[in-house]
Amino acid sequence: MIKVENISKHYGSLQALDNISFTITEGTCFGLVGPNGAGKSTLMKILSGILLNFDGDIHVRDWQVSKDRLKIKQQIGYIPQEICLEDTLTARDNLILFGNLYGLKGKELQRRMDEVLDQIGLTDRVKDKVMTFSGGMKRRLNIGCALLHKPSIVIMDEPTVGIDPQSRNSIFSIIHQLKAEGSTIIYSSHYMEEVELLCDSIGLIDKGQLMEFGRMEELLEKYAKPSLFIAGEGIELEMLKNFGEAEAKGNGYLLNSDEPLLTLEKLVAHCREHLLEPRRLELYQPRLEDIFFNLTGTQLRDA
Ligand SMILES: Nc1ncnc2c1ncn2[C@@H]1O[C@H](COP(=O)(O)OP(=O)(O)OP(=O)(O)O)[C@@H](O)[C@H]1O
Repeated sequence: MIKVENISKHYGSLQALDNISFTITEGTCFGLVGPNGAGKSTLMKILSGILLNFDGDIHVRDWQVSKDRLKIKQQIGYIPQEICLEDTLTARDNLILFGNLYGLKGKELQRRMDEVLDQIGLTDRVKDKVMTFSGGMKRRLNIGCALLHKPSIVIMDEPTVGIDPQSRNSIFSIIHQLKAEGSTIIYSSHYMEEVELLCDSIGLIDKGQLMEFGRMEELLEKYAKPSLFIAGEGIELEMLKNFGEAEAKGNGYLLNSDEPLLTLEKLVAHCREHLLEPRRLELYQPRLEDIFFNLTGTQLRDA
């Protein structure tokens, strides 16, 4: 278990984190989701043992970060949001540099370098200088550097920002592989789709506060009931309000109802009777984005 207990963090007068608590089961992938400036990186740095000055405590298994920081750090591979590599060195030399920092040497280091290079798909570029790499390749190498000491907890802070789709998919494969090997992944992002795809449980964070925490299905069940989406000529908000709670969404309307299928039938009958031909009429399965909107009143993308 990784137990985060009452974490608060101030930068001067700014409260970046406000009394955050949650628990992560080991061997699962936890997603920390929130808009820019929500406090994700601050929490990731605290979890990684990089940021030391904070209130609260973190427990990893039987250790406490306030007492056993070094033991916990040995279990952690931290991939920061900013790429942290030496551009003028080759991929190999960067890996050696990081491996040495983790206390790896000789044959053991070589073996782990070979494994990691295979994992991040950069074996054929090992002798090239990092300055010749694309953003996605640098990101993958950065991940590789953090995996050399085989950490059981991998913390990734927005690893897919600004990279090409191929590298993005490659990072997803790395995460799936790490999960299959039993690692715990802590993954922050403001891309809801990624978190939905990868994570078993999530924490929604906004303005330094944990708005919600739980398993994905639990949160969807709790906040985002299926509804209907309808769009087309002659389809108007006032008319839809006769069938349930209606609101504008995109180029159409969402109609919330406790019995969406029954409402669908009634709507179809209404449209037939009034010769309306909706361009789209479908069941809308809510997403994480909708949960965030329900909780904060803001769209994550615009927040
Ligand atoms: N070293 C610092 N000194 C002062 N303020 C900081 C510092 N680091 C972060 N902040 C502030 O703390 C708040 C939370 O920042 P943080 O980087 O943790 O958010 P975030 O959710 O990771 O955002 P992003 O997605 O943009 O990286 C922001 O208001 C930010 O400006």
